[in-house]
Order: sequence, then structure tokens, then C-alpha cells
Amino acid sequence: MTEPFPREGLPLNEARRKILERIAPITATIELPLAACFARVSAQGVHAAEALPGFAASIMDGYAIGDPSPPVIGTTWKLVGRSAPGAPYGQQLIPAEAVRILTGAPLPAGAQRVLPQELVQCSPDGINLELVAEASQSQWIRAADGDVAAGELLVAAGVRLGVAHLALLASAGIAELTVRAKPQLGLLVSGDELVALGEDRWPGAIWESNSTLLTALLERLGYGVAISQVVPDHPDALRTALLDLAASCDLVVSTGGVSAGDSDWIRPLLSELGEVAFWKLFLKPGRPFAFGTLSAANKLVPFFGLPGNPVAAAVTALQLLWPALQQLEGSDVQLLPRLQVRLAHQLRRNAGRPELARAKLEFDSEGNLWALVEGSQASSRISSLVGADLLLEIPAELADIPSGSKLWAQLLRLPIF
Ligand SMILES: Nc1nc2c(c(=O)[nH]1)N[C@H]1C(S)=C(S)[C@@H](COP(=O)(O)OP(=O)(O)OC[C@H]3O[C@@H](n4cnc5c(N)ncnc54)[C@H](O)[C@@H]3O)O[C@H]1N2
Ligand code: MOO
Repeated sequence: MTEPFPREGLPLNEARRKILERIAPITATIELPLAACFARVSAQGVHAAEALPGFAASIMDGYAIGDPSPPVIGTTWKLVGRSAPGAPYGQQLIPAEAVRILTGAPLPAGAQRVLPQELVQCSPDGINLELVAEASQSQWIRAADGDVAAGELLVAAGVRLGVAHLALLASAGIAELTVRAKPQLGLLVSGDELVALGEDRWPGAIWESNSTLLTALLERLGYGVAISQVVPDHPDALRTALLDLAASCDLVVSTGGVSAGDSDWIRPLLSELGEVAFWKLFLKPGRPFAFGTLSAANKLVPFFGLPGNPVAAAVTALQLLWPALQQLEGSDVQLLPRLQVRLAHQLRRNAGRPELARAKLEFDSEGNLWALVEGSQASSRISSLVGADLLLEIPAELADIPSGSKLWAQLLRLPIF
């Protein structure tokens, strides 16, 4: 049989481009309490209705005075009141008067500056105040729009909301937000050899771990698995499961049964139930990967056939499924940041396919970045993912790579704020 796909498979970047070309964002939105919006994508731009903090405020604990320029040591004022956060001093401040003021409290009308309390001395009766140390030029005042101007864009449409976005919106009094609906992902796990956790295995069987791996990985990325099914390598059972998942989900992901063996039904079924856009990646791990569309219940649903080998499933999910989920959810696609590192030791491997090797990252005292590839890189060996900091990009043609070689690597880190 002649294959309609390049024998060596598609390079990763080309595969990602082909996938993203075919993914249209889902349009559904949902209104949620702000605290439930973490890692969601804003459906619309949000502007500040008013300036923040909205009033001139002291940024130090001290005393508000009406002097336009820094007073000289020995100047005195009469203490006439107090301004605390949420409890402003209600009168107009006149020259030679001072008001006790706390950090964040509104500046009284007529006040021009704050003297930090470290610079002044109060008389024992608490009536008078004297400057005892040199005052700086700083007024120690935050302007009414010092944090946010009225009408300022707080969050644009299509932004993935992190910790700082949520805090900024909360500071502007936003209680609820319209966000994009999360894509509903249907997961099909296939394999006659798979045993559920908690059950005994028979000779040759293995405990099913890819659903645990993929569910945790997707949750880490801000997504999840809406429905999953574990199905034996039988075409009728697989066909029914694919159609069920496609009917009720926005995308379908399978793992296993996608290479070229006689119980690998995923690709022929994809071609029967929809269209295979491409099959096979020019990548280790992850060669037998299929992408296409399933046609079910009058809609076309993107389909990702991930390999069964756990590391290959994880790597292809990160490289190809994650960008697709971001695009489906209506945000810009963020990939892992790339940086240049030096190999900390010699590395020998079989040339032929570009590889994403799992590596630890080390820094030396000069700030150089070193990559350590530890243990077998077999795509069945889940331990190679444990504690990995990097996916080291090894070009196809390299076999004997000397210690100190410069290579690109993808950093396995997500932003904090
Ligand atoms: N003649 C060829 N054989 C293979 C090729 C090829 O190009 N030509 N590619 C190899 C590569 S590379 C990979 S990767 C594997 C992937 O094959 P499949 O995607 O069809 O996966 P399976 O054969 O179903 O399983 C592979 C391996 O992974 C284990 N597995 C499967 N599902 C799970 C699960 N849910 N939890 C844990 N482990 C799972 C399975 O038992 C196998 O050991 O194909 C090569 N062969
Ligand atoms: O694509 Mo496979 O993961 O190289 O063994």
C-alpha cells in the first residue's frame, strides 16, 4: 500500500502550523465570579470605571502638612486631627496645621506633603509637632490616579488571566467577568493490554497510566478531561467511542494504537469517520502521531491521535495539543520559552530523528546554563520526565555530541504572575 504521507513524518513546527490552521476558536462564553477566573481567557476588554486609588493618599505613616516646599528643621505645626485609611479628616488643612496620617489614608484638602513620623517629634501633650530631621524633596503622596487612570484598559480580550490580572481587576471592584468557555476534551485510551488501577494484571498486561499522565498534564496547563473512555483495540468498540466523544466534545484525543501494527486502528478509523490531515511526526519521541477531523452529530471535531508510549504522549500533548487548546479557547498561543544551554557531558544517540530529550538544568557561578540528560530516553520510560526542567532540542543529524555543545532547549516552566 502506498502512503499518502511523507515517510519520515512532518517536522514539529510544520505539524503545529498545520494544526493551528485548522482550529477555530469556540465562541461560547460564561460569566464567572472573579475568583473562579484564574487561567481563564477574558472574552472582552475590561476598563477601569474610575481612577485608582481614586483619592490622593499618603504612602507613609506620618503627618500631612500644607507647606508647598520642604520645611526647615525646627518648623512647628499644631496637630488638629487624624486621617486613617477609610476614615478621612473632613476639614480643610490651613498653614501651620498638621494632621496625623497613616499609610493609604486620604490626604486632607489643602495638604501638600507628608512628613514621615521618623522626622518629627510630638510635644508630650500631643498638641504640637516639630521637624527634627531634614525633610526630603519627596511629598510621600500617591496621586489619585497613581495606580490606574480612569478608563485605563485593565485586561484586553483574549488574555489568559493570571494572578496579577485577577488582583488588578479586584482592585478595580470587578466582581464578575465574562470568560471563554473551556474546550471540552474527550479522551480515548486504547489497548488490550491495559489494566485499571486497583486491579491485578495478567502476564503481559500493564497498568494504564496515560490517562493519569494526560489528565494531570492538562490540568497543569489550565485544561482538563471532560469525558474519558478506555477501550480495547477493537475497531467496532473504538468507532463507537470516537463517535460518542466527538458528538459530546469540542475535541477528541486518543492515546495508543496509532502506529502501523495490525491492532493499530486509530488512523484507519480517523480516515473512515472524517479526515486524516497528517500522520507521523519527524520527532523522537512522538513519531506515530495523527491529526485530523472527526465528523459526528453534524459537526467537525479536531482529533489528536497521540502515541501510546507515555513519554511520546506527554511530549506531543505539550507540543501540539496544548497550542491547539489555547487557540480553541480564543487566546494567543504561547509556547514554552526557548533558551540556549550547553551540554554538561558527552551524549551518544542514534541519529536520524530530531529529539526532545528530557534534561535537568544547572547554573554555574558565572550564570552559564548547563543541560544534563540522565538515564535512558526510551519513550516508555516515564522516569525521564520526573524532575525534567528542559526539553533539549537535538537536531536529527547529531549522533556523538561533545560535552559543552550549545543546543536550544525548551524551558518546562510556566509564568507565576
Ligand atoms: N513498525 C513500526 N513500529 C512502530 C513504529 C513505527 O514507526 N513503525 N513507531 C514506534 C514508536 S516511535 C512508538 S512511540 C510506538 C507507538 O505506538 P502506538 O501509538 O500505536 O501505541 P501502542 O502500540 O498502543 O503502545 C505503545 C506502548 O505504549 C504502551 N501504552 C499504550 N497505552 C498506554 C496507556 N494508556 N498507559 C500506559 N502505557 C500505554 C503500550 O503498552 C506499549 O508498550 O510505536 C512504535 N512502533
Ligand atoms: O515516537 Mo516513539 O515515542 O519515538 O518511541
